[in-house]
Amino acid sequence: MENSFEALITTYIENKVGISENFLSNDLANNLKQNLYTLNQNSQLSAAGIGNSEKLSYDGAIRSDSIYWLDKKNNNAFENEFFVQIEAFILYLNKSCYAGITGYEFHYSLYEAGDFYLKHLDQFKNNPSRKYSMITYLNSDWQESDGGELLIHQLNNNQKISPVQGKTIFFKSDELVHEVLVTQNTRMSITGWLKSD
Ligand SMILES: O=C(O)CCC(=O)C(=O)O
Ligand SMILES: [Fe+2]
Repeated sequence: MENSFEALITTYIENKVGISENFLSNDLANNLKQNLYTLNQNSQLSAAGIGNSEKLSYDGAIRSDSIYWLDKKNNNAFENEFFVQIEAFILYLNKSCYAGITGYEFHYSLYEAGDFYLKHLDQFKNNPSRKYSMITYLNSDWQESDGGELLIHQLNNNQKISPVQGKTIFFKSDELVHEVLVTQNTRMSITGWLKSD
């Protein structure tokens, strides 16, 4: 476990974008993906908003994915296993980097073919509590022709990240502008933020 934590932090320090190929076990990724399939089948996903509760709006011209929040109240064994892993990572990050993280929030995301999320920063203008963004992808057979890459904008160094299962990405929420390019295939992930209030 600490190897994947160390990989995320080292690549983040080197590159501003941390990448781990095995932050979640394959079993846990498959089980979370199954949750997302079921939520979608039961029409439990909602259109994703822009902004936070004080200034929330819905604009399919900016982002067109659907989401569902993971929550301890859901009493779902796999979500709880995910939270145990996130809490262990937060402890490690706080100890090794004095990051001062005190909370987190995560949602499932589903992008259908044609969906996208235009360029944005993850930290809200009216609330700086989101410090780090973390995304784990849940697409086992992703092909280059499926598109849907995460494009991270950096001076002279844009990074295109394909959303293949097993990959977890970690970056600072107030620093890197990024977008999700139009996907040609159903694209699944868990996205969230490490926060300090
Ligand atoms: O799914 C991704 O690659 C990025 C999602 C994203 O930027 C967000 O939800 O804020
Ligand atoms: Fe984002």
